[in-house]
Amino acid sequence: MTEPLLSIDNLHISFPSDAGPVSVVKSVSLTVGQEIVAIVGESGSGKSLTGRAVMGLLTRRADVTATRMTFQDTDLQTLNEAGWSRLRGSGMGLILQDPKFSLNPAHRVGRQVEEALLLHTRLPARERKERALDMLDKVGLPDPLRVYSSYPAALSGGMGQRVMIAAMLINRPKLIIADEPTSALDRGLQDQVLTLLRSLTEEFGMGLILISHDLQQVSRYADRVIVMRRGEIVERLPASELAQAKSAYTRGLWAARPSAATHGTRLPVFEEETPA
Ligand SMILES: Nc1ncnc2c1ncn2[C@@H]1O[C@H](COP(=O)(O)OP(=O)(O)OP(=O)(O)O)[C@@H](O)[C@H]1O
Repeated sequence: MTEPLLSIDNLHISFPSDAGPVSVVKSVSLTVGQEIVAIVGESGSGKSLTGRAVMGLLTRRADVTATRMTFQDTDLQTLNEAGWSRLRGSGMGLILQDPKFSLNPAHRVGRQVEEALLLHTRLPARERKERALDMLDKVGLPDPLRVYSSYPAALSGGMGQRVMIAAMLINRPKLIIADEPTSALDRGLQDQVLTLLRSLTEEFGMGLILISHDLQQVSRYADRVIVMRRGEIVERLPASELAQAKSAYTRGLWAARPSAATHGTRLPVFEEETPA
């Protein structure tokens, strides 16, 4: 592994409830270098909250503590809203499941791809457009100029997800968090988008946290895997060894891996007696 971009030690997240604080992420420690680290686990195991905490995107109700949360030279725990927003516009990027909810239907694609440049750089309009067209080309969209001038409604799901990736990469972030980035796409498109993310991660020297419920997919595209259950990390292993995982929990997740028939559904939550 290369020098870590992100280091998290002892992350705890809890929410207030009538019965007192409910702890949902417990003592999670992880590092991410220039590599793809997958976080897998059953529904509700704390994957998304962990990813959101890294980007400072949890609601104010969440109580977040950690003994260390650093991204490059930045101590994330000292950032105010302005600091987070600068970091999210340049150092880190988030890709969500469905471009339908992330792209604004009222604005042309070009404007949305350029947004981070508009907010976080002083580049003139002509250069912003050039960089946007270049990035649309890099993510494999044919006829970038036409896509640039289109509205999101004119795009297919796979094209929309490529536009999202272009918008997120335009400022060359060092860390991407992709939360179920392909679950809204069919199997063939999933592979295309993950192949693209993998090659861009390598080309730009980025780190990628891939949050996924699809262990088979993770075994093909990630370098390392962190397995979570009920807010805790239960196993860490190279992605290539997922099929031979030691813990019965991970083996259970592997056995329950989505097939064409279950595509789009979530992983089952295992009952208490499932051995960890
Ligand atoms: N705002 C909130 N208030 C209280 N509890 C929450 C809140 N957001 C999430 N949780 C709880 O925290 C736990 C972890 O949620 P999280 O979304 O991280 O799970 P996940 O592993 O990403 O699951 P999935 O695969 O279903 O997306 C869940 O039990 C969830 O109900």
